[in-house]
Amino acid sequence: MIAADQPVDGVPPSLSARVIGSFAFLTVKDRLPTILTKVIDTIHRNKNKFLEEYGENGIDAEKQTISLLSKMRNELQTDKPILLLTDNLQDTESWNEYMRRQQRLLGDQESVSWFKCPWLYVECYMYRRIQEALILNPPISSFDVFKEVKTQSFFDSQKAAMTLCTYLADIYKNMEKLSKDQLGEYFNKLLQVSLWGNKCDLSISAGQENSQKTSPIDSLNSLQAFVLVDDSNRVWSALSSPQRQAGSVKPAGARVDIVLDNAGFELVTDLILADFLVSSGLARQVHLHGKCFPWFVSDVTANDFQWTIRQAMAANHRWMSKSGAQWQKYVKEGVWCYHDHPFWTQPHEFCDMAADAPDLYAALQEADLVLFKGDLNYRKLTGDRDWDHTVDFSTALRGFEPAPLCSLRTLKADVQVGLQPGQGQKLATQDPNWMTSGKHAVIQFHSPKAE
Ligand SMILES: O=P(O)(O)OC[C@@]1(O)O[C@H](CO)[C@@H](O)[C@@H]1O
Ligand SMILES: [Mn+2]
Repeated sequence: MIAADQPVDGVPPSLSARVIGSFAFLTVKDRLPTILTKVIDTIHRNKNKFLEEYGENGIDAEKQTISLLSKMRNELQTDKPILLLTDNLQDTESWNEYMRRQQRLLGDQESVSWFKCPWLYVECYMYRRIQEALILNPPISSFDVFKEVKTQSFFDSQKAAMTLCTYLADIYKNMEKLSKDQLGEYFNKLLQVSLWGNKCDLSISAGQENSQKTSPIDSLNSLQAFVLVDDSNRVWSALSSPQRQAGSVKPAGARVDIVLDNAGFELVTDLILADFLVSSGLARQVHLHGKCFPWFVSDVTANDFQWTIRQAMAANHRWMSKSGAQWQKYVKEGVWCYHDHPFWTQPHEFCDMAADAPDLYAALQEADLVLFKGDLNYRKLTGDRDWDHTVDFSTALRGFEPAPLCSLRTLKADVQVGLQPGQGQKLATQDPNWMTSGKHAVIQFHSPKAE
């Protein structure tokens, strides 16, 4: 048995709610029950909708689902053992094997429970149990409990979204005359817009309104000081001169993969970036990776992706509707490809991907650049471990390097690597919550060693 709070082979322990007063502890104790209560309320508020659509079966399903979720909330609040999943989905066995793996690590002295296991695992597990509760009640299995808050976040950020579409149209007016450096400057701006779009995350706000109210372009200069690691130049060189194997027959233009995070405004910033990458000729193809069921309140599902493009097309705004039509065309032509591999809605650290999802790892190896959006992806890239802040990003990745990759992340969890000596201490004196407030960000790059 390995003591849960000791490093193993130089790898520090997983962040856990076992540490009283930690951000993980406060999340499991307070934020997750709040989110769960809002899910229960949302299902209850849609009772009449279920009655109209499914008759008495809808009422029974609503009642049963709420009962399962209330039972889970009690397990969570009283630190009960984590239960095996029973819904026989494609990933059920993988989840149950992961639970057994956690139990083996703990040994037989303690049960794997909500407060006594890695925070990453238990937070992901809660969203998978919400999915189980719905799956076990067929008439309402496809109900997205977070749809209302995701669509509201989109509508609340309309003005900022329209500003971005207008900005993009202005760039396109002179696209042919732009020098490589000018192209690089625009890329940097849109990369930062996508980075700060990550502040609009409804999990950290536990579902409270969290939309973009100010101009996303005008605020970039004032936000620059809050970027703690800025590898944007390395990202630009990976994109503008992709490493080609000797004798490679790859066509011109990069393949860029974007591992998406939140729907709403953040997704608009990602689609704007993806549009620029293709329209500028920098990318020949963009692969976008979403979640296969509702996840961490605001994460993108296939429905959200399609809905957002349709909303843009239908916008009463010349440049937004033009952008929407262009995005629809990219999808139809296969220039943009949307995927939702089950691995993204599992609890695994990304260093496990090659072993646990070799097909996905191989797909990412086809990319010239992979952009990982958001905080949860950063936690998985670094294994959600209690690293010293000055540990190299490449060390924390522990061999996860399918392609040149970059994390675009606003800090909302207390894991951060790749800082300069003293940088973390200085930040802590300025703001004790610097790692979890969402005010700071990183553009953190890693490229596999050249072969
Ligand atoms: O991945 P995102 O959307 O940027 O953030 C996910 C998040 O809100 O959820 C967890 C806290 O509940 C943290 O990982 C982070 O704060
Ligand atoms: Mn998210």
